[in-house]
Amino acid sequence: MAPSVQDSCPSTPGKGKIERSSSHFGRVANRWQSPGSAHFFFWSFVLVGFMFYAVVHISPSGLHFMQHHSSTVRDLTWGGLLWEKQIEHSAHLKRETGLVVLVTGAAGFVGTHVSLALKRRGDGVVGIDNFNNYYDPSLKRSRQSLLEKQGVFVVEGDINDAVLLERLFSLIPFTHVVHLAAQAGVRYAMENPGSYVHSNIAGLVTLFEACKAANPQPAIVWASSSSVYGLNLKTPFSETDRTDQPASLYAATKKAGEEIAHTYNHIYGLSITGLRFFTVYGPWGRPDMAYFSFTKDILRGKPIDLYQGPNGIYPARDFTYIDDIVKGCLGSLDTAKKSTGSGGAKNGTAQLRVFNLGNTSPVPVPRLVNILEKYLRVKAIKNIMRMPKNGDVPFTHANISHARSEFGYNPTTDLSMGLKKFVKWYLTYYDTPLDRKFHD
Ligand SMILES: O=C(O)[C@H]1O[C@H](OP(=O)(O)OP(=O)(O)OC[C@H]2O[C@@H](n3ccc(=O)[nH]c3=O)[C@H](O)[C@@H]2O)[C@H](O)[C@@H](O)[C@@H]1O
Repeated sequence: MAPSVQDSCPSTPGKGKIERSSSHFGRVANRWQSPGSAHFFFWSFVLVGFMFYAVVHISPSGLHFMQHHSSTVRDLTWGGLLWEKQIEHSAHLKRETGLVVLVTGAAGFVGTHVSLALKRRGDGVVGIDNFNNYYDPSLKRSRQSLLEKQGVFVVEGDINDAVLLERLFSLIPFTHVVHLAAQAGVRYAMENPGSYVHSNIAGLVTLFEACKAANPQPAIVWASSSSVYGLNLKTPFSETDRTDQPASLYAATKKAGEEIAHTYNHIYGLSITGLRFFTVYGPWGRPDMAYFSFTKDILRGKPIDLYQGPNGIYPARDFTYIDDIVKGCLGSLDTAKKSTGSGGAKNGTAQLRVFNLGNTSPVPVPRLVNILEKYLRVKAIKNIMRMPKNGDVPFTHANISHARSEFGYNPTTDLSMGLKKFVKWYLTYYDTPLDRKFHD
């Protein structure tokens, strides 16, 4: 009878492992003695070697693997020729006075739209995105395909990867960075607080460090949030209003980002513009946001939660259509002054700005639902409930006069028009036929 595993194992586990593994190697060595096996092993090694070479030199994901597994190999092969060529091609300018822009979070909602708009007008654009699974990554991959069709290459990587950022800045002299990579969402901060610190604080600092060290230093435009106004009751919200009462960790990390921006501007001369976005919506949007998840649930006949604040008052948001936000981003980029630092020190005062980018007309959430019902031709099943204490604020309302006077920001899409475009996109993207043909 064959000895049981128990029987054959010595009492010292470690020793047993060594013995077992050495007898395994003994068996392998014996096989080498047969000429047929020798051939097999030789060609296996050749094949594996070739595959290894191909992964490192051709595939960006292979490069990413290498980047995290061997700094020596990375120095020699990181990026490979094809990777670099794709980045250089993507950064290529099609107009004389164009910008060369690194867009972080390029496969995100706002990142995709901004990247496309820049590319369309002839700027050089390189994206970076970590394609995390906060929401359906296949939507991010679809956005990536859209970008690639328009000549925008998206580097797969994280803004916390200082070595990758340094490599990108040494490869391309970016004139501007649009920093949109972030952990978004107000309520998710209670579920996964660490992800907000990782992306919105640590990631921001890593990016600023890379920008500070870059030569030339780029000017930075980045996404702050209307949520920094927190419990502020003064309306409409102006950039000069207090922002020291964040209602969520998300808001607190965005507010911290604004303070960190001040520091990097002050010490290193980075030109930095923070944009306080007000509940951005539209085609290719974020599935975690209410207008998007409501659409999905209404179409499936599932109930939607409608939050109600004290005294039965529904929350209201200054919903802002994506095209208006893109115009605000481009306006900020075009009016951004150069950073003044070099070699880790500033040479003169640099620009530091904050702008509200809103729509200036808050809409109560039930009204948003009515508009969706009209376009979807389905009645929502509403589950009206007390607003959970998870970071929501009762209303937002932007005063946009600062952005208007600085770069002519002028939102033109109202919620009804914007949702119409969103629904049209949604039905096409998810291939959802409506009973009746889609029209107003
Ligand atoms: O502009 C901003 O600062 C923020 O806008 C949105 O945050 P939020 O306004 O909370 O957007 P949604 O999550 O889409 O919620 C919109 C409204 O619907 C309400 N809501 C949400 C979810 C739900 O199930 N029911 C419901 O009534 C919320 O209370 C809120 O008033 C984004 O998710 C944030 O990333 C962004 O920074």
